[in-house]
Amino acid sequence: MMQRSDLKSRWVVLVLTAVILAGSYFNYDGPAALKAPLQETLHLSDTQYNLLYSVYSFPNIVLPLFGGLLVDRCGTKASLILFVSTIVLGQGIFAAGVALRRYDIALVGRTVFGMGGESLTVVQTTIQAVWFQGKEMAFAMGLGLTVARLGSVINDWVMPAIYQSGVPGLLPPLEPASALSFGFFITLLSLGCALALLLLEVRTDRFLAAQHKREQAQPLLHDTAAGAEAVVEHMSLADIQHFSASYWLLTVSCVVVYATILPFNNVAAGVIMGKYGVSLEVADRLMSIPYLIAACINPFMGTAVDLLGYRAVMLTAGAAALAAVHLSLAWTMVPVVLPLVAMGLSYSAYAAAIWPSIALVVDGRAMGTAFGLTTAVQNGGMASMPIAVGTLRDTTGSYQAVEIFFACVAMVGVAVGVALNVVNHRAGGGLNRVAKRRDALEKKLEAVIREDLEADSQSR
Ligand SMILES: NCCCC[C@H](NC(=O)[C@@H](N)CCCCN)C(=O)O
Repeated sequence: MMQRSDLKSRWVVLVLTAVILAGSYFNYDGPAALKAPLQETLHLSDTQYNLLYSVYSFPNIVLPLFGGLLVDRCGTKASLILFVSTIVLGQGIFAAGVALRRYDIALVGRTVFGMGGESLTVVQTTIQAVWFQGKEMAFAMGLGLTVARLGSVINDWVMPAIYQSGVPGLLPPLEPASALSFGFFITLLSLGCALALLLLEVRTDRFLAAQHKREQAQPLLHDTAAGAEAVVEHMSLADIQHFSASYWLLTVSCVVVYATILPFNNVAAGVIMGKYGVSLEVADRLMSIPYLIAACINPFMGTAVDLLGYRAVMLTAGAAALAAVHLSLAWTMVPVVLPLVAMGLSYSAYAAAIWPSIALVVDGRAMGTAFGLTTAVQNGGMASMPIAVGTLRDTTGSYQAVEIFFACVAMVGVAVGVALNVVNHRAGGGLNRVAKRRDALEKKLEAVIREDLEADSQSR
């Protein structure tokens, strides 16, 4: 039976989903690029500034789960438009709040933006999983993440420049709301791509429906098609209990390992300055190394996963490498570039393996819920880690204890990875195998059935 992943248009889908997420990542990092002007204009303390990020994360300890359920119940098309519209609205409110010098409105804007932002990663990952199932899934997700991360990097360059010079005739200079309004236009670009994707999905639905009708004319293939359609039931929250042990281990791995990557980025400048005595400017440049390295190699790591499999091995090795990176930052004086490059490599290897693994261990109809639940739990880690890190830093007065703590959390990731390898091996080892092989086998089987049918009808 022909599927979305058999169509060439999956590459258009990849470009559109990547640009959509880049718009979200661009604006997520907006306050960081405008930290000083925002604090000056709105008279914000450090705590009030940081709250602009906390209000993004806290609702997402729960929301992506419901976002994922919505994806499974209402489909990717409606959910995509809903979540992209929410980030457009959120960024609009945030920019308006800053223009009006109203911190409360700015906070509402960031909250609304967060309500759409994380669920958007869920629907984006689900769309990529559906369109690339059994094909270049890890490559596609890696490339999508590269473009999204480039959104963050471009934000770091563009936002301060727009703040300085404005946009002649449109946005005044030396006004943070100008740069944030530019971010609003970027969310409109995401919305444009989402609408284009919607049209493509509708056309694909029609094309595949016509194709299936034709296939149903052949009795045996009719049975196959009906069998595939029979699983399309509505997913409910209670169905979560049927998720496999591999899924839960992947989710625990995701929360602990990501907790040693993304929250490290928040304190990386402090760690580097405290340990190596460099200026803030130099530390800022150095801390972008892991994301830049990851952005450059994600598609290659993804290709390695597609060609070789070894997902469970790779995500365990990624966690072990992260533990080594944090231990070296805690106890050694190796040139700081080395652990930062190693962090970029391990982050990329880990991200290339974890998201496609989730798609492999859940039933297709539960994909949105599965990604949503993992993202919700992951946000729990990302919301609580900064509190733990801040407390450790304040009580010990240095970042050494923080780095040892990060290393311990990464080691929990290694233990979970080992357990995952054992559980997965007992269940047939699917995570460490190449997904393509199964697809090729299915195709061979389908060809044999087709040949049999033709021979049958000729002999009659
Ligand atoms: N197709 C994979 C998308 C997930 C990539 C992953 N993002 C997350 O884990 C988000 N839930 C959190 C990102 C926070 C910044 N917006 C990533 O590696 O960034």
